[in-house]
Amino acid sequence: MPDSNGVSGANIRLENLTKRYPGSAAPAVDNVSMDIKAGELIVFVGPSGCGKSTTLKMINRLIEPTSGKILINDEDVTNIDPVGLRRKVGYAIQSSGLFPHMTVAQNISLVPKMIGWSKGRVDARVAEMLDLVGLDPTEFRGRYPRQLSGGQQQRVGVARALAADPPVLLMDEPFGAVDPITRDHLQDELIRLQHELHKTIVFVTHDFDEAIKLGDRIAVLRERSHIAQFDTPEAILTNPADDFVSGFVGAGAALKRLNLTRVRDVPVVEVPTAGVDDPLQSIFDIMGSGSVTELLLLDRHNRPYKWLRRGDLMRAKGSLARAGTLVSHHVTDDSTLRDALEAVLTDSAGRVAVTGKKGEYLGVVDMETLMNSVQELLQADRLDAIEHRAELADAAGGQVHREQEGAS
Ligand SMILES: Nc1ncnc2c1ncn2[C@@H]1O[C@H](COP(=O)(O)OP(=O)(O)OP(=O)(O)O)[C@@H](O)[C@H]1O
Repeated sequence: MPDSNGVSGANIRLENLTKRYPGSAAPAVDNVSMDIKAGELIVFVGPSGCGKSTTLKMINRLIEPTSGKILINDEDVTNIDPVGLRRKVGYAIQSSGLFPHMTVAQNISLVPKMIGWSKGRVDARVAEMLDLVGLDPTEFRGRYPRQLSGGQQQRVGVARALAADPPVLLMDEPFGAVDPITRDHLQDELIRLQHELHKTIVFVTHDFDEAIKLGDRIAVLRERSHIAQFDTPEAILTNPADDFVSGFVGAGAALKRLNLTRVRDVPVVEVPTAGVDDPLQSIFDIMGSGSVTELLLLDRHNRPYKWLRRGDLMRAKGSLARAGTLVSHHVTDDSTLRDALEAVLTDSAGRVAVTGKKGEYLGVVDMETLMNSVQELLQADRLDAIEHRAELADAAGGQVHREQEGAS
């Protein structure tokens, strides 16, 4: 359960963690130290073979460290028995890792059973977890993994990892094997889940876009898991520590920045609206008033239905049934600005309707809103980066001062 601050995760501390595989000249992970706060979603991102998975798997001791320590809530994980560790740390991997000869329910109940939950409690938990990841329990609990799509298997993999309510969740490229659209959905789902659950999540990917979308903080790793930069996505995008990180960020930092902001965080534009049942005359009256050349017709549930232009009304001949252009796409207030930009660019009139949770109309985003927002965001990031650098310089100055005092 989340505490009063809404946090249910645990702190994780890696201390001088090293892994040397037998027969390898160089360590795969070399002296890595890192502090992860309870409730944070941390992404390890870096090139193939840099040691991301090895570092991750040492946290739940699937791989034993050669030296160094891992502390979860200040407890050394080497002192926790394997069953206790499964209770504390959930684990989800690429291609879901489900056991093919077990049903969905059996897969999800593995750890709860292992730690001795009663049958009733396990059954209820399976249903709760399936609900949580958006699968209907009656339909899915008896299926075998081969009877599920890739995306559904991944959802069950996440449900299984969360079943015993562990404070820590490790995810090793969990969405690596699904198509880009499903991947996008699963990422959105994970963001939603994390808003609800506040676990401490360590997520491995080699996809930088995935890292910025998901991470509260990102650890950009280079060879042997050396940390090139460990900071917020905003700071990494606007202030990469060195050429290695810049190379990883790649081109288009401003576009990537759009992935970090949601439509609900920017001002939407109001456009004139009318309801489908409004008398035609009142719609004529709105259109007749000065500068209004277009209005948005809403259906009976207040959802965007059609765009109506002045010319459409002229041709309407007493009925709106055939007039106007159906609203073919819209974004929600949860969509990223990048999704909104995509929608605005593909819309012939350069604007898109924004809807809320139930599809209700909230406003419109157009090119001007997007451009203004991006300018403001980048400006704010730059100021943050300058402030951050000043703080670091102050801290370093203080350290030198203390050392000098110590020496004297
Ligand atoms: N069991 C093993 N025995 C020997 N070497 C290994 C073993 N597992 C991994 N390695 C080596 O350790 C290094 C780090 O591997 P690791 O799988 O942690 O990297 P990664 O960053 O997760 O890579 P990827 O993104 O390709 O999955 C690699 O050079 C790899 O070849």
